[in-house]
Amino acid sequence: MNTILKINQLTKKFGLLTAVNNISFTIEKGNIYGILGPNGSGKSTTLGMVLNVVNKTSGDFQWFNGEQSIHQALKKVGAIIEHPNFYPYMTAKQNLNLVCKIKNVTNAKIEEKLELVGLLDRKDSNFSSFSLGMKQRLAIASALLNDPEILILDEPTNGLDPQGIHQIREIIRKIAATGTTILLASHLLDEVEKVCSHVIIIRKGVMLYSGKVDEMNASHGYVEMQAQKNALLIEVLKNHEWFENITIDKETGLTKAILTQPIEAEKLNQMLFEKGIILSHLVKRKESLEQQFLELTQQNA
Ligand SMILES: Nc1ncnc2c1ncn2[C@@H]1O[C@H](COP(=O)(O)OP(=O)(O)OP(=O)(O)O)[C@@H](O)[C@H]1O
Repeated sequence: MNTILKINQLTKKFGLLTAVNNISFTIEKGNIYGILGPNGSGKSTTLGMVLNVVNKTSGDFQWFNGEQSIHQALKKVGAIIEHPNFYPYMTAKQNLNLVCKIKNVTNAKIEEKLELVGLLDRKDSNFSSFSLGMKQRLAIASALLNDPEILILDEPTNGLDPQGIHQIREIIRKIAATGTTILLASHLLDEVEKVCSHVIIIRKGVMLYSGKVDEMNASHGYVEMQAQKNALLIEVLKNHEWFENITIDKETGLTKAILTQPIEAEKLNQMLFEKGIILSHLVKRKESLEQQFLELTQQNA
């Protein structure tokens, strides 16, 4: 694996407030990472530190295995961490030309990047005529002009309408498909679930989970059951190694048991039948990432 960024026990204090508390994680090439957390959990501060716009209090981070100076390394990073700012009465293309001059990169890729973000047919329109979604897409094109190794986005869909959100997510996927690594901060679980391969969950500056989105969702799920002999059912479930956390749903009256291993519904039904329990209801379900996220953040509240 090719390491793009390694963060080690990074901490930021603002006076008495610890905005980022001992966070460590690694970004490998080719993945899409989401830093997920509620407002004020330290996402922007973390991004600010690795982009050298916020001074760290302690800990460290290393770009590209520390082979280059931060200044050199950051030339291979494309980032949008503030609202896109372009000249309103210049066209999209003129604005990107200017960005190329400022960044000292060739303007040969302007049309390619405008095409990638779906703005090629609007290249000669003034920035002031753009919708919020188009402005955000132009900012992405701008950040990609020098073909960065990694693109960093802070809340990329904030304030956009559903269509605008969809377009940005599609573009992020397209960029990732070309091999560019992505790191985005979001407070939207749904966004991270839909777009990212990996997730780093933070709350009040503390990291709660870091790993693959799929693996976070890889519990064996749970079963909902009902039987006339409900007391016996609960007794059997409590004493069986296949189950844990047996609860009764107050609204539905259904008995819920978390599975500790992958068990087929048929096998489960047979086991209960042999113990004299006939089920009138049996449904196997998986917990959504949302349920797990809520459990994780509540456990650590
Ligand atoms: N310059 C600053 N001075 C003092 N406190 C700050 C500063 N910047 C951020 N903070 C505080 O640090 C904490 C983390 O803020 P941060 O912006 O990193 O969170 P976030 O997860 O990005 O949230 P949001 O999505 O709302 O921006 C917050 O409590 C915030 O008020």
